[in-house]
Amino acid sequence: MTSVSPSPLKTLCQNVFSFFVEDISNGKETLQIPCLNWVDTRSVPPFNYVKDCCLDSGVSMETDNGFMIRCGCSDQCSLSHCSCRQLTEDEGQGLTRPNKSNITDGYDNSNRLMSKLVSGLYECNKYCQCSSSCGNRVIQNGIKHKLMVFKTKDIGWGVLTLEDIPQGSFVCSYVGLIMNDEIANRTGLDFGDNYLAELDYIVLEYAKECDGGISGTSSSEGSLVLSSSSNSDSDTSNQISTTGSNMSCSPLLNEDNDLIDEDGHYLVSLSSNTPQSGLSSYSIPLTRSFFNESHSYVIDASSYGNVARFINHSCSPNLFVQNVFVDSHDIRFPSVAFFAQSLIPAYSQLFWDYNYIIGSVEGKAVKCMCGSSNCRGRLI
Ligand SMILES: C[S@@+](CC[C@H](N)C(=O)[O-])C[C@H]1O[C@@H](n2cnc3c(N)ncnc32)[C@H](O)[C@@H]1O
Repeated sequence: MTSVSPSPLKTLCQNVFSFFVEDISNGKETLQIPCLNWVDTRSVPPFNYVKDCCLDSGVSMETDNGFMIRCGCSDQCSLSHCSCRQLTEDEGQGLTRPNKSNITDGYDNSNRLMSKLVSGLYECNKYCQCSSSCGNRVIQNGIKHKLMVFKTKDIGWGVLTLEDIPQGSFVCSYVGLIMNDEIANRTGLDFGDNYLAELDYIVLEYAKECDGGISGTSSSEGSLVLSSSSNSDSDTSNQISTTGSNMSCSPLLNEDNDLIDEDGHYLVSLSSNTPQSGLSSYSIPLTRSFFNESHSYVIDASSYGNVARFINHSCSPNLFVQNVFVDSHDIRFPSVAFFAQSLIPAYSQLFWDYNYIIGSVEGKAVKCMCGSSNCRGRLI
């Protein structure tokens, strides 16, 4: 019987670093993901590495294939006749929003996503007739850039890239256990001190788009109501604020530390830096309003997760979040995918903006250590 000797690099790493794992995914990802600690002697706290999200008991996703759009393309799905790409574009056009300039049908010819599509991106799926290598299948093909988990000096573990990542390239998806957020709260999980990511992230992302001027539109039940006024005196201590050229757009908390008011509207104030008269408003539907549900869903990556659970927060992130639909078009359960905001040079740490609402968890204040020049000061 021949014995397989470890690679010289592996032996070197084991001798030099206090903690070294050759592949934290245990072969589950398309590429190995090494994990290194050169800061102290701690190993990564145990968790179950999973490549795809799993559903908590009581959570059910719509998987009826009659519900799914599928394409009949025989080319690379690069043309606008692909029904899946068309769906991406139509969903973007269908939303009421102030700035529709960035709507596209998704990935470019190099499989890159150059700007975020707030209404979601629909990849080709298992019911489509196109090939498994068509240009509208990116996140489903897994991680393509070499990543590494490492111990940072001050914010625990983090993730860096071992190679340049071009702008718009897919990096990885956030994976974990999908839970009802009311149950997550009841079981003591809080944003800010663990591994929760919101599946209703689109609402905040949507609100951020309000930086190019507001056009007055309607509001309706179960909608996010954005209003713009010239009053910029509002207290910003409990707001997460995203600023644009001349507009700041901030979700507000009511007395119960809730973002949703009694009428089921999402509370957002837009304060303009330039004088404007009157008040305009437009609406954004909350996902839950389509399903008669009072809760939304979160991904908890504390026990089950992938490399993304180690990506830290920055107020100036180098990744952006894109909701992507692959084998289910149930809008409550998008895949949460990370793409490069601009070219990310090799050996840079990866960051996304957690978008936590500062002040939303009573008694909790976590200082943000991202160090960026426009740091908001607190993580939560
Ligand atoms: C999803 S985990 C990220 C991985 C984490 N650093 C670890 O060691 O597992 C989120 C936690 O990392 C820490 N963290 C991430 N970004 C941070 C930041 N900018 N400032 C302070 N703490 C941060 C916080 O403790 C936060 O609750």
